[in-house]
Amino acid sequence: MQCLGAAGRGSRGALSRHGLVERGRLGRARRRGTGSEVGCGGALVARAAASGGLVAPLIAVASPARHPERWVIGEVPVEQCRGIHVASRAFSFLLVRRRGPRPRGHPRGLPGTTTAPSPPAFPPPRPTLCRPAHDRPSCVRHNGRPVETRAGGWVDAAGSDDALLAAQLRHEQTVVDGVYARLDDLRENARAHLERVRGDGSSGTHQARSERDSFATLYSERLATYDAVEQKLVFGRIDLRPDAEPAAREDGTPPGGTRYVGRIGISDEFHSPVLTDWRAPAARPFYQATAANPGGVVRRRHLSTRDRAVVGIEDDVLDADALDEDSRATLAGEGALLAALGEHRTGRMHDIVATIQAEQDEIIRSDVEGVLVVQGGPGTGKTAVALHRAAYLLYAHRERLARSGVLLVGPSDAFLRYIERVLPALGETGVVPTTIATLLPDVTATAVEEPAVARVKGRTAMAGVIQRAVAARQRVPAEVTRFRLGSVELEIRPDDVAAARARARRAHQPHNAARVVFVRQMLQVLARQYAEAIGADLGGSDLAEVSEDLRAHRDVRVALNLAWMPLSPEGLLRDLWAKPHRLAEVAPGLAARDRALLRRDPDAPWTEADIPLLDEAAELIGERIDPERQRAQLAAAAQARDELAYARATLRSLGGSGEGLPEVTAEMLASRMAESGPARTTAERAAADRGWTYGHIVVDEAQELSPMAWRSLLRRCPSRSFTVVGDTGQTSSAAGTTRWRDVFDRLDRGWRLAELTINYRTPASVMDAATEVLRAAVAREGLDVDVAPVVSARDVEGALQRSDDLATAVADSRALGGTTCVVAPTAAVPALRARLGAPRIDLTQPLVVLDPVEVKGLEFDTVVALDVARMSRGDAYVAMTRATRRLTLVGDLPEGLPDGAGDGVRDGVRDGVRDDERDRLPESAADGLPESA
Ligand SMILES: Nc1ncnc2c1ncn2[C@@H]1O[C@H](COP(=O)(O)OP(=O)(O)OP(=O)(O)O)[C@@H](O)[C@H]1O
Repeated sequence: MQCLGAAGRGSRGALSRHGLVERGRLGRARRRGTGSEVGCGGALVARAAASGGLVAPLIAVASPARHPERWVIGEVPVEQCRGIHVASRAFSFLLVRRRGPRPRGHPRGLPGTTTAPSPPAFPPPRPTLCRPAHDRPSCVRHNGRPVETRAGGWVDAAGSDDALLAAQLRHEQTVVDGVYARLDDLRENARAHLERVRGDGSSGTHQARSERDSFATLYSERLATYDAVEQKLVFGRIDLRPDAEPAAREDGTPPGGTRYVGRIGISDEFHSPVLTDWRAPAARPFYQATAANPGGVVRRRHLSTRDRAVVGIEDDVLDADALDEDSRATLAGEGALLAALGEHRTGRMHDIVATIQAEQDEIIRSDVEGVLVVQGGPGTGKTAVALHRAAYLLYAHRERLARSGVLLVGPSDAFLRYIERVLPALGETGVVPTTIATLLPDVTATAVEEPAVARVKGRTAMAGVIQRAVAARQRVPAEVTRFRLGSVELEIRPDDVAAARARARRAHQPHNAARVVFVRQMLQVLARQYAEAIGADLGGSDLAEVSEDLRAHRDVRVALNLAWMPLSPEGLLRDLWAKPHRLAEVAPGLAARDRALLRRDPDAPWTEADIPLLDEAAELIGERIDPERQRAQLAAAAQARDELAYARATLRSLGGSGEGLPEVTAEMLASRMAESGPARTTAERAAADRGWTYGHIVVDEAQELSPMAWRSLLRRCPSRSFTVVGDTGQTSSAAGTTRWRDVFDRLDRGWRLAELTINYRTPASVMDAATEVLRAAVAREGLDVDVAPVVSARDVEGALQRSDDLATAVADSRALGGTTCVVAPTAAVPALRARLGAPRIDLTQPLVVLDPVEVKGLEFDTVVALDVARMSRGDAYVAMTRATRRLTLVGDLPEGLPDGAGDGVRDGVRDGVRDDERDRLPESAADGLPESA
């Protein structure tokens, strides 16, 4: 038997003649030609598989007495290299290639000293591999190698290799069972609290009822979180070296211990951590450790679970010292990643918490301050990273963000539905999702804007237009208005109006609030005029009485309203769009052609492009002032102060908050108590409040936002804490951007750029073709856009197809199972929906028909793209990069498509499904084929 490679702690050592392995001696062993070769994780597995080798576990145990500082592999001769113990509290994997007959028996080994139960001894390897996992529902994977199981137990069919694996899995199952048991306890606890709070009834003082409501909400949220993390609660494990850096031991795990990583942090009843939250600093090595920089991690283990059962494990063994550069580059737990990428899509995005890659993790944990722009090609995980970053920031900056909230801006409602389960599954419900179209609580944008109009409405210059439009409603009359108060004739003089207007403007308040100042000033002027007219020196209450009489006078009301009319954003904008002379007055810089584009009937529905303009107007106009409401607001502020003091006292008397969940602060509790009616969460309150300012804003598909939309978002986050993800290659909105610097260079506090480079969605052959099509379009349009190549993580045979017949292409795509999307130019979509029997945008259905705007940010197993040549540059690129398995181009092909792309991969899609594919057709392949097929 020849050693192909030892990894993990053991790989720091080398096999000696007696199988003794010591740290730092592997190089010598290699030079001596023992045949040792180092690799690790999936890379080793792949190499071993290629060379007919086997993966065999290497038991790692401590040798505290004799060699505290050295790693020792047991006393088994190299020729019988099968059971080796290493001075580590972890165990690892060794790749072996058999030369002679396999020795029998088990090695000797010292007992493990991990806090978890000891791993089992090393059995002889079994060469038989079972069929691919996807063919067998009960098949599980171990180090990328599928292993047979049957429901409820492990099959130890042909050799004890599986027995060892089964024992490993049982060991992990024990740990996972323990974590779930603790979760059940916590859930029960929260439920009991909730029942008790609810059982207290609705009697008592207002404060007592508020308090009960607040705690009921808190416990309900807690229960919701426990339920949301039920699936894949535990997904990782890291084994640390005894001399691991302090950073790797922040949770109090003893040096060299084993740490399990999962969706939330959970401690046992003695407050010892049993599960580390993936966002905690202590979990960082799970994502960041590489062969080049293991950060104290001996081994990273990915646990696959189905419901509460552990169904697979996969290890990356990290030992930088013993690896050459090539081996380092291939480390990443690719087995778990590739398994995740190969799964059928369901129409709902899943979290990637178990397989976050190092470059993604860097971004997720990047500093909360400032504007972080993440540029990445299609499928590079921008959405996934943005969502995980939101969850991370809510965890790491709980106190600040739980109060102020996080806003998540996506491109469409369909997209928001697609991602809606990701954050709850990460234990976070405090994010407010929105599109630009739904940004304002009281306005709904239902119409679609023409690109040319959207471009005009999106320009920053429109801010000036709105500003002038508001200012134009603060008018000085050309002539004096005369009226009588009783027997006294009074005058509303232009000079007085101008002075009052100047004074009101100096107050720097929104139009409606400043109107209060204007009116008060004018009433004072008129009351003094009256006093002078009657020759009396009116003081205090007399003056107030005259003011009230003036306020009620019809002529005064008309004149002052004409001078300073109360406004609404909708009224202002409708007026502007419907009355060309008004627009011309306030938009002298706009070309007549552009002004003509803006013309609308007063009752025309709002479009997405109107929303930032309405928001801009709302900012300048402010709320309508209602004196009753003003009084109520002052009273509410006083009550809030009382409630904060009471909440502090309540929390002190209750002690700490729940397990694995964020601390509840007095401010959070008080803000809930302050609400009348059912207690609302921060997210609910923020969503209902146009003027809410958020602690952080995440923007996805950010390249589509117009400058005016950016102004709306920047206003909502004065602290300028943004995560902006997008791809300037995918820009399809006429008002969007193709260069981030055009958007962000004008920010006074600057911005920083991060890039994602690996496409985890699109097969390489499809991605390459899409890149060529984009390049051709960029060249054709003479754009200053650098189209960087996007590297796909994988390829799928036959991924790019062409067809002359839509119905056949759809049928063949559906036959591959999973989800299929037909993407077509917008005008063709309604007819196609009817023809293909897919009337609704329901992403969980096996077939949907979408236009390029609707498909933005989404992905499907198979995509049929119709008439890509008729789509815009960005639309074509988006449409071509949505499929995880197959893209079929039908109709007019785009310029730049490489010669032969989609040709000859198989005998032509027109002929139907390949025979070997036919064998694997899912039952759903027989469902509702298009009528025309
Ligand atoms: N580390 C990862 N582990 C597993 N899956 C991943 C990982 N990173 C990304 N993915 C998967 O890759 C796919 C593409 O990710 P995502 O939608 O976030 O990309 P994107 O950059 O936003 O794409 P686009 O800009 O084209 O909309 C998703 O299915 C996502 O779950």
